[in-house]
Amino acid sequence: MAEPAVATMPSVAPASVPRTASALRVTDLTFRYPPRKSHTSWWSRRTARQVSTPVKPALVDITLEVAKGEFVALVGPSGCGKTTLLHLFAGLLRAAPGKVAVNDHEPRMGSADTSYMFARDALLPWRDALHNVMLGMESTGLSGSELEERARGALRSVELEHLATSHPSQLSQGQRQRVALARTMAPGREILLMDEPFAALDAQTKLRLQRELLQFWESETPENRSTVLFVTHDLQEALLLADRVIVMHPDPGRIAYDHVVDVARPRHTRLEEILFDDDFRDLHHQLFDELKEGER
Ligand SMILES: Nc1ncnc2c1ncn2[C@@H]1O[C@H](COP(=O)(O)OP(=O)(O)OP(=O)(O)O)[C@@H](O)[C@H]1O
Repeated sequence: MAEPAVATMPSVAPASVPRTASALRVTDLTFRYPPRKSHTSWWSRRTARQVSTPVKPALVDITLEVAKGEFVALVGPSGCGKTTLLHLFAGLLRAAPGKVAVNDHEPRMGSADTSYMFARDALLPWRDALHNVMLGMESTGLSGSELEERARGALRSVELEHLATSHPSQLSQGQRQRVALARTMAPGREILLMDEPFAALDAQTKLRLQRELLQFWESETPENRSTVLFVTHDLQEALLLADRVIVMHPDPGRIAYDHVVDVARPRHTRLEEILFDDDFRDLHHQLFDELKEGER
């Protein structure tokens, strides 16, 4: 009998113990955005006195560790705090000291350890594909020819080397996102924070980019792989890509489940096979129910 593509997948709630040293860590975090100021009366408007509206926390009691080289997906309904968590790791938002750590340090915006990839490609329109990919590495101290060689290699990996001199306006949405993927992967950063990077793509193009991302990532030995925190609304995508899938619930945003996805790697050569595996589908159903649970 053929080996199932998906082996046992224990579920633990809320957070599991990391395998090795952690790259990303949150400890018992409750996070509120600063209150919006609102004028409440004619008198307060006149005197420019402002009253703070109480703010519900965006995240409560979050404890999470992502081990070095681990690929973790965050799923959950809109508003459950996925992007907030990513922004805290990227240093775009600040938590109380000691609550959030990247490589055991307070997160820093623009850190050389971290790459951030958005749902929309965010390419510079005046640069061609090659120079957009090079942009991600310009602060690395590589020479011009090294930069170009690396950028070409990254474009080759997403099968777009022939469009190196095309500008974003000459590329399809899928091609632009592939250039953005090459730009994210090319510098070989230690930590990749990816916020729904394939959400705007059709199913076929999405599968292609998932394969290309895995190919990039799985081509490194496990100890040299980047740590990935990947936000998505797509359960199938989360299960295909990640070592662990964390299910968040909203109101307030919290971690509800933490699943180990025990599918052997490399996966990029057999994504379709994994998709049609019965155990994979069962796990997909289970997570679907867990997501719905959060909507009640
Ligand atoms: N800049 C902000 N100021 C105040 N509240 C915010 C801000 N950004 C997000 N929020 C609130 O924080 C909560 C979490 O938002 P966040 O964007 O992190 O959720 P999400 O899970 O990423 O949602 P989506 O899947 O729709 O992107 C929401 O209630 C949202 O309204």
